[in-house]
Amino acid sequence: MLSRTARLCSRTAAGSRSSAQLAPSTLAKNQPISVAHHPAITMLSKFSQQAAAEATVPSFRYFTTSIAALKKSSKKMPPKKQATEEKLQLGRPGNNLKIGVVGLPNVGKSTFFNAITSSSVAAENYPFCTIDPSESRVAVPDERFDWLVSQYKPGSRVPAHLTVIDIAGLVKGASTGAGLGNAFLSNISAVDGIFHVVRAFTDPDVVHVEGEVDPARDLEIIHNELRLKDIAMLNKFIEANQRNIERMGSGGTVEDKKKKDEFNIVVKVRDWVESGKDVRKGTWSNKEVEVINQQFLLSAKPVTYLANVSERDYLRKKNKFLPLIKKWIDENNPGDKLIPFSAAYETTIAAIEDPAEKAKYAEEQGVPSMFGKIILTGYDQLNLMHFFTAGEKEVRAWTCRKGAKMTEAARNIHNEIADSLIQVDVMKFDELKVAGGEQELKASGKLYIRGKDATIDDGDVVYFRSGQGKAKK
Ligand SMILES: Nc1ncnc2c1ncn2[C@@H]1O[C@H](COP(=O)(O)OP(=O)(O)OP(=O)(O)O)[C@@H](O)[C@H]1O
Ligand SMILES: [Mg+2]
Repeated sequence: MLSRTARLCSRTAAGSRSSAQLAPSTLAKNQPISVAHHPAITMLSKFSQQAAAEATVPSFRYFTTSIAALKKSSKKMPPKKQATEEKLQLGRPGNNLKIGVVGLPNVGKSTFFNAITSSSVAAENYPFCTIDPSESRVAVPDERFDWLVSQYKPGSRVPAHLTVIDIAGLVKGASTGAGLGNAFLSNISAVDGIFHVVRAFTDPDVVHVEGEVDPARDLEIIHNELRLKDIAMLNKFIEANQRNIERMGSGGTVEDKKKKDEFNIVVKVRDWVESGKDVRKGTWSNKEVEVINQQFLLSAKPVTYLANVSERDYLRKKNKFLPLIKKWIDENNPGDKLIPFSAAYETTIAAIEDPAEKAKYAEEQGVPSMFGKIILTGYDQLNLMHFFTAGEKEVRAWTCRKGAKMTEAARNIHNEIADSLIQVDVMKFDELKVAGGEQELKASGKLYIRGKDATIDDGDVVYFRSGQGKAKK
């Protein structure tokens, strides 16, 4: 008879396998997973090699640099035992995080969004959910997931998702209401991360709201509008509280002290943003992060820059604007990722329904789709990772924050499991793959038992055992 935990899992995720069938998982710190094998990396390397010889495009080296940084960051796992206070993250906690597509009008945001949406539908054989015309859940590509599916041949398979939202274009002055400024900015307020699409294609038929194409100027406009909106929000808070704080003087209750601290932090953050920097580029204490998170600031959200080049440029791997975009990022938001892509090329690829035909077409063209890379980068920027449950009924990838404890991870599946969690059977994905299957892995003694306070690793294949399940044994 199945334990309580097993029954819950079979209803929700893990399928009907018995605990003995369950296995290890995680892709683990040492194995930077699917990112490493994604065709985009090959492409970026090609860009990079070619760049050295390109007169018109001084350097594409930064593409490979950013990939290396991504792989490195996905390898970095929090220490198993945390002796010191845990560092708080900017942004909402949670697993169902959203990324908004942001940029000036007519830069290709909807083209990108539509292509990524239909691409995901075509590529994945699972019930895809379009929430409304401008919000979609996009499958996060993962070769480990594909391997588990091929191994377990489950009745149902559910990959990890990232919700992407198409936000209408921002114009200069949006922070003071120009265009539909405030409405668009409040849409951005509701997302956790940003795909900032910048136009790097010229086409006389596609009007540019600022006249000619100038990506550095465009980046500056969006950067400023988001910051100006933050300054306005912070100033509103300061104005509303200033008199109270002054009245308190140097004394006051514990509560007063708390309010003063909060006020001073808001002033500090306002000064930082006023100096021209995004909030996310500051180094903030946990206390400051708590206050910042209450303010829902736009410039606190992680940004991935997407340079939308023409199909022609994408195919020939040359674009005169890319070095300027890279330079702007280095000067203004160093460390942020830049991914060149072509919404036009992606639209062509997305229109091909059969995945094999799609791959064949991309191979013939000599350049892959960038969507996998874009989604993975966005996911990584949000500090997300996934673990798996796998059985004959279902193979499923579950999203959680990097560094999450087993209990937090179990809560994704069911509160009851998390609340009465005793231990977790863990298979490390790479070991599972090497062993060639769950039974083989178990026979080699590599099924690990972890406590509920252990950290779950990216790619772990887990089976949660609850208290009730144990009591029945
Ligand atoms: N890479 C590209 N090369 C050439 N044309 C492109 C490219 N990407 C998009 N376009 C074209 O640019 C135009 C504007 O695209 P789109 O509607 O996606 O922009 P948008 O950013 O969503 O605009 P808005 O903010 O007004 O909603 C469309 O005609 C589209 O076909
Ligand atoms: Mg649009």
